[in-house]
Amino acid sequence: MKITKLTLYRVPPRWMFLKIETDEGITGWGEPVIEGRARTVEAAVNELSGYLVGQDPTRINDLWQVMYRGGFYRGGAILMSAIAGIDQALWDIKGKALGVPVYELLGGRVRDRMKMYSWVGGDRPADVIEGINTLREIGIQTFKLNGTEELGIIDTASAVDAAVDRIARIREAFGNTIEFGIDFHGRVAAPMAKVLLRELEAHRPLFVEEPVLAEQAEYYPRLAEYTSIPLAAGERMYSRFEFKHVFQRGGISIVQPDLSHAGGITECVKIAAMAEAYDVAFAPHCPLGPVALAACLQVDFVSHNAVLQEQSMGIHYNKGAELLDYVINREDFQITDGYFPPLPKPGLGVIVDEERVIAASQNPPDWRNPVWRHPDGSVAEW
Ligand SMILES: O=C(O)[C@H](O)[C@@H](O)[C@@H](O)[C@H](O)CO
Ligand SMILES: [Mg+2]
Repeated sequence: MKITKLTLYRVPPRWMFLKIETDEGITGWGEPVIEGRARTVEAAVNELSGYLVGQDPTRINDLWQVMYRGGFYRGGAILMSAIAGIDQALWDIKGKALGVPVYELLGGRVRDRMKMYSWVGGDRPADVIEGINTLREIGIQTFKLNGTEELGIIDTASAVDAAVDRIARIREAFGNTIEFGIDFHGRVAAPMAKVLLRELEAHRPLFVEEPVLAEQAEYYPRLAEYTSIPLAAGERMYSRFEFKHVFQRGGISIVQPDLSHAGGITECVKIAAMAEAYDVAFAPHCPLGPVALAACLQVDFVSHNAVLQEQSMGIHYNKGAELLDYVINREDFQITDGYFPPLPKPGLGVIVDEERVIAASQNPPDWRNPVWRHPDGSVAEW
């Protein structure tokens, strides 16, 4: 079998799908994208296609090494997202060619269902109580919300109180009948992370995510000494070569690589295995579309330390399209009591509605995250 063509589709809300065609009529789908830099990843995929057309798509490991090591400069958000989406599509092709889901190619399932969680509260986390109540009605019991709005490197007691009161209200309303992670989203600098973690301790969140920016990863072990709250990170780390420092230094209890940013299935299966050796949980980041989610689930079902799967249903970014709008086999993604079933179909297990993708790609948005500013006019982390 030979790869014949790569086609990219940027679509609402902020996703990009890649279709890889072969000379035997089998096609694979991937989701290479960096939210807010889709066009840059598009260019990177097009640059990498020169290594792929004419090649055997089933030699996934060799193609991955060529895409990664074939360039003198490597790694980072853009290149690893381009490789990720291509890698997903290659696994999709291989599974379809052999008639099995990718998790079968990876040694078979270690679990019967995969726990998921939903976002509540949006960018400026308001009405979280209402959001939780709505989602509990469909059996979801685990949630995530942003911990703060803009926060200064040193901020006020009232800003801290606003963040903590919101969490206190959740515990007041639901006790321990639900669980929730708090995403600091990189908005919190090291000095304030200590303050917030101390104040949040009593409310026992399931985890605090990105307690500081990934570029401040040396703080993870120091913050972990300071709190019993499990710390999570990984959406802005892009390969084993970044995660290895996190494992060696310690401090992170849950790693959250993104299957569309960290080199795809081939790389994230290895990151999950590294994490297991350090007794670190695996919870793939996935605020994206259905192909990215399907790739996550393929890795979740073969990873002993997979604990939670993020998905974008109802997320505050999904304006113009929802998680399953471009999917034909929506029934396979049915959530029951807060769990996903294993995807039964060959390959990634998602049947893409190509017509709808092509139509939606005619006038795609150029999504950008907002640029926030502090009261003094300086740029604030979003
Ligand atoms: O945990 C999450 O989902 C992420 O922090 C998410 O909010 C961001 O990755 C966002 O997609 C960036 O545009
Ligand atoms: Mg996050």
